[in-house]
Amino acid sequence: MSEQNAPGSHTGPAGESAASRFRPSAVAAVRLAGIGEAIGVQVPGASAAVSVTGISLNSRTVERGDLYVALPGGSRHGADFAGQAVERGAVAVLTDDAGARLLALSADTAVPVLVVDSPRNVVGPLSAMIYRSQPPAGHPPRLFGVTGTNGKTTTTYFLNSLLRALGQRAGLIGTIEILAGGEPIPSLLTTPESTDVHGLLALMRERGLDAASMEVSSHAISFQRVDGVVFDVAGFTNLTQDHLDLHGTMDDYFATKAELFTSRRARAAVVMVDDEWGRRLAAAAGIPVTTVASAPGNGPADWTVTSTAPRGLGTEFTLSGPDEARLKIHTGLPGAFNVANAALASVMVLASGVETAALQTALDSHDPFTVAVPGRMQLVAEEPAAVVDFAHNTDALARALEAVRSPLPGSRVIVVFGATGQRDQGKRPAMGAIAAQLADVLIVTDDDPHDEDAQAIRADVLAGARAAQEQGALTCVIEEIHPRAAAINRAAELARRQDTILVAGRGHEVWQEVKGVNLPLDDRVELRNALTARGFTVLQDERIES
Ligand SMILES: CC(=O)N[C@H]1[C@@H](OP(=O)(O)OP(=O)(O)OC[C@H]2O[C@@H](n3ccc(=O)[nH]c3=O)[C@H](O)[C@@H]2O)O[C@H](CO)[C@@H](O)[C@@H]1O[C@H](C)C(=O)N[C@@H](C)C(=O)N[C@H](CCC(=O)O)C(=O)O
Ligand SMILES: Nc1ncnc2c1ncn2[C@@H]1O[C@H](COP(=O)(O)OP(=O)(O)OP(=O)(O)O)[C@@H](O)[C@H]1O
Repeated sequence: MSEQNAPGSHTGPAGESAASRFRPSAVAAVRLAGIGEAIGVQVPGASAAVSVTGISLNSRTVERGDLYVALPGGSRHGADFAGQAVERGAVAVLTDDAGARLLALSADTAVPVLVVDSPRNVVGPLSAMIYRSQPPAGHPPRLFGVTGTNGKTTTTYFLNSLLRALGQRAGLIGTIEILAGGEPIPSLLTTPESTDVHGLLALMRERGLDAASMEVSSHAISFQRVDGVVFDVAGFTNLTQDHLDLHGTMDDYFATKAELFTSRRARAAVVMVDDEWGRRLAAAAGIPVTTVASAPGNGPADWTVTSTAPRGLGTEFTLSGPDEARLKIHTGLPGAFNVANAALASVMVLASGVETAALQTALDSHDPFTVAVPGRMQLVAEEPAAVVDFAHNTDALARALEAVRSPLPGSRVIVVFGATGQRDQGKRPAMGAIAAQLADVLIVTDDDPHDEDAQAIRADVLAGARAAQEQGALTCVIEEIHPRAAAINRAAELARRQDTILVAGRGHEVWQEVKGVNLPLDDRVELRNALTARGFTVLQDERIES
């Protein structure tokens, strides 16, 4: 999984720049003096009257009238791109001391330069000020933020579908796409930069949207991408090992997520307490908390899933709450984890002020959790059952494997996956081990190797799988096959009608990044073609064709 979509997938319709799709069409100018005042910087002379109508922290997306924020980066300093930003129409630059020194050296910045210790600390609030993006409490669009290791995308889609079932015009910001009341915009990041977040929220207000659900990644909190946003309701799904390349320890990862549940960032919290981290969060949150458990044994909680029954591929369940309240809910996506996601979305909507009876009516009349989420437990064929999913960490892979196991006697689970390069290496053997435990055939292949040696990544996964096989005397057959398309073909070759194929890790993604080159690769297309070539019937799905 790439963590970032391929550059170039972000092109807009002719005549519309990518940047303009991330901000409102009408922005009343703010004087540079006002901006200086907000961040404690004196703006001298004529510069004070400069009109600012937008803000960008990437020179390539600067629009005329923007304040360009030149940030220190991992590889470059944004000040190196100030010349380009000014050429594109930036009317002022905001940077730090190091940036100011670089600008003094280059001497090509013919616009006012404001200097603060940490521009990242002010870019969110400044974006909110310039775009007037933050609605007053109780005014639309109501903002729903979802964080956690797994389930953010699915829960934000569930929220979107449920809000629409309630008759609301709802926007969405997340890993797959951005819905802001116009044509869908393909996403570059799970949570965009704060300049884009505020531009999008203002755009949604301008277009009269009632609500928006948004994924909040831990990178977003660390890189301050949601600074200046106050969510009406913040939701927590779960916490399991991932992103330790950024956070170092689970405690640090948790502390980052927990920041979202403070009064600076949200007015109310809904927390799944299925894991210990959720229970810790509920106890520590500085805002009113409603708790949810996806099984009675995981409680106590304000809302608990008290009974479940299979219905089609999905599940029908009862969510029991305070004062004998009961909700009857159906989710069309397989897996116990989708019961958790649907329960969380439902209680988040209740926490925003919707009555239980109105929610039940919307659930009954629109069946909102049958919405398809691209690349999340997406069914490509029924015999064999062939599923493409985005599981790319140990917990998600375990749950996806549990969800696809068929009760049919003699049926086998064939799983194809690989691990991402240059990301949390610790999860690789653990993913190999869990796959060897829960699958009958494991085909280890490549995900996005990025700049790492793909063979070495596969070796890490295989080491975990083989160690688990030895220790547990497991019967799982393990193969190593690359490239990924060949591994998917091998799964189709091995499959019998009663088997299940799970191709995990890349979900909706259509590019594979190998040593800086983006190669076209869509697991859904590969799986479909491989099954068709072996005479199996595949499901018609326009999302796969597009
Ligand atoms: C590791 C990481 O998150 N890096 C972020 C960081 O990049 P950086 O410090 O390396 O920036 P840099 O490339 O050195 O550039 C320095 C500055 O110059 C600017 N610049 C750079 C080039 C140019 O031509 N013009 C220009 O203005 C950049 O915008 C930046 O402000 O700061 C940049 C700008 O603030 C971010 O865009 C960038 O996110 C990159 C794109 C990224 O891929 N992040 C991923 C890991 C991420 O955030 N993923 C999470 C989801 C994770 C998950 O749950 O799976 C997400 O929310 O998407
Ligand atoms: N509540 C959940 N608990 C555990 N696993 C889940 C849950 N929901 C989804 N998953 C698994 O995790 C994968 C990713 O789901 P989803 O895209 O909804 O999460 P995410 O948090 O947005 O992930 P990412 O941050 O990587 O984009 C799914 O494909 C599924 O295998």
